[in-house]
Amino acid sequence: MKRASIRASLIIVIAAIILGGVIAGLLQSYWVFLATSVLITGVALQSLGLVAGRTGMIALCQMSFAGVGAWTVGYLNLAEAPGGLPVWILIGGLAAVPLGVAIGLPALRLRGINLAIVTLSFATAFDTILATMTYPGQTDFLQVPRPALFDSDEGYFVFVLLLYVAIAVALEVLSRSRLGASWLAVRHSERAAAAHGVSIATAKLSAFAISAFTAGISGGLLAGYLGTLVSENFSMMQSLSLYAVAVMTGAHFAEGAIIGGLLVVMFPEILRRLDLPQDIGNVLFAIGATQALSTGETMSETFRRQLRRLMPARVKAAASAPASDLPAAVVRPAGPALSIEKLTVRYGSVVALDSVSLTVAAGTVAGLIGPNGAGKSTFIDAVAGFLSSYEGSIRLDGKRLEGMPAHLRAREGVRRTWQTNRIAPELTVGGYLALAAKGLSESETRAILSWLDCPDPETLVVSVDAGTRRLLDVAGVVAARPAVVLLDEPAAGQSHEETLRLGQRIAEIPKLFGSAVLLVEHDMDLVRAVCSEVTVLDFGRVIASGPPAKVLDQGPVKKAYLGIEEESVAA
Ligand SMILES: Nc1ncnc2c1ncn2[C@@H]1O[C@H](COP(=O)(O)OP(=O)(O)OP(=O)(O)O)[C@@H](O)[C@H]1O
Repeated sequence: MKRASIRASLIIVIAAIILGGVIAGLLQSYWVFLATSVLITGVALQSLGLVAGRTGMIALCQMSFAGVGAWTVGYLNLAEAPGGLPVWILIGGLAAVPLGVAIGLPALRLRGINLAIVTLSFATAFDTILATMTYPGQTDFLQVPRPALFDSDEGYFVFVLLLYVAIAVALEVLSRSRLGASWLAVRHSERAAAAHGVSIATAKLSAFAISAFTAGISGGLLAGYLGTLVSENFSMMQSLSLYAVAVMTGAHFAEGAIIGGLLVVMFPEILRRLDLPQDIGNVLFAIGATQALSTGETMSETFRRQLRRLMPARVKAAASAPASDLPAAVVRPAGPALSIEKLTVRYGSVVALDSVSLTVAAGTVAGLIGPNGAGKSTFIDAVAGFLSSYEGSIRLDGKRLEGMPAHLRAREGVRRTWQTNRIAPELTVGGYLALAAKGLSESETRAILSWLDCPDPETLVVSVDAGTRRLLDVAGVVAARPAVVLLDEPAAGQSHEETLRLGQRIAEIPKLFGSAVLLVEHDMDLVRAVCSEVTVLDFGRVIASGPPAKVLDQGPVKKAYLGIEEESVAA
């Protein structure tokens, strides 16, 4: 386990021991009973936080997953299955997983409002099914027995707290793994995630599966808490209200789930004592969710921002490590690493690329230049697998890439950067590199970051300036040591000195990492300095190619690129 995961897990455990001790030891039974409900709601909110907060998908049927968990526990109790509540809860969680995956399948194609409609429809259908049946044991008033050790209200509180902490720690550790980083990356930009070889399907389905499992556990815990259940406990309205609270509080943070649990449990309690209608709570949750969505900041994020202001983190130095710690270069045979033949791309009637042929030899840095709108980004999109169709052929180390989606091309050895930065700001710098390249050691991570003057691995991307994020983008692609890296204007936004230094680094990529480079740039000094070959595009056609010294001084190139007429060039 990484150091940061251990630290975060320790904070959760210590906070739980202190709070749990105070609640179970000092409060009256009634308040302990309510606190247990807060924790169970907190578990359900954590499950929602994973799918909605971390992965950015709208899921409006979370209580249906909880209902499956609770139903399973009731059934196992009725069947007098061995193992008792802890085992039944686990089975209840597992029973919700296939349903989670089934609901996750539409999420592979749908986003936003369309996904909301699908998940809401499922919750409605689940409501209808529940209305026609009773929960196992409901008619006989058969109580779900609690574990003997945790039978009292205080004991059950401790039991639920233990499970809450176990889930919070597991999610914390997962969120710092490559899978967790892929959830955040997918939430931020599916295309950028795919460019690192992340399967969007795996990321989304795993989020739904783990989320359903956790929600199923919350349902099982509720069965032990209440003894018997009715269908209203898992209604569509409960799912909607839970989603509003998750959005408002930021349920993907451990404290957000607890604050949400407190609001869900205590609000109705306060309203009841004030003799006010309970529905007011839902209205306030909806207003809170709207506020969070419009400001783009949940309660937890506001809390964390204020905390950072009060206790500013130590400024993280740039990563430092010797170049000898860089991962060993991949040795590749000489010859063409990337060969493109007669590549044609059309956007409706616009011909963005017209029969473009280009070769990037292994061990070299080649340039692709042209005025705005010449087709350079389209070329990168086509090679990296981000276009649904094109004509011509693209070969990597002799292997045709046609029909291969972006994430498989990335795994095959084509990595790209983007003109606009697409790194998920919630990641740490080290977490981003772990997402970009599997299996990097800590010293290798530091060495790559240090080589490109990037910050310490523990630094949050959100606190990294835009220029450095572009370098981090380059660090990500080279860390994977692919056959070819496609750099899309990496020097944009860099000062002259920074561009010079970046140029030195780009020139070193083939030797240090074994990757050939195709550099798309507007900075001609940089192109002259690092490229051995350059291809010039204009209106989607190749108008010149060859060594920069020869190509860049040609009249048509100057005319196309710099807007200088041939006569004035001749003069
Ligand atoms: N999604 C799209 N739909 C329609 N036309 C597009 C699309 N993307 C690009 N184009 C058009 O294709 C042509 C090539 O655009 P492209 O972005 O590849 O050029 P570029 O050389 O990368 O430009 P820049 O240097 O400004 O990034 C332009 O005429 C552009 O308007």
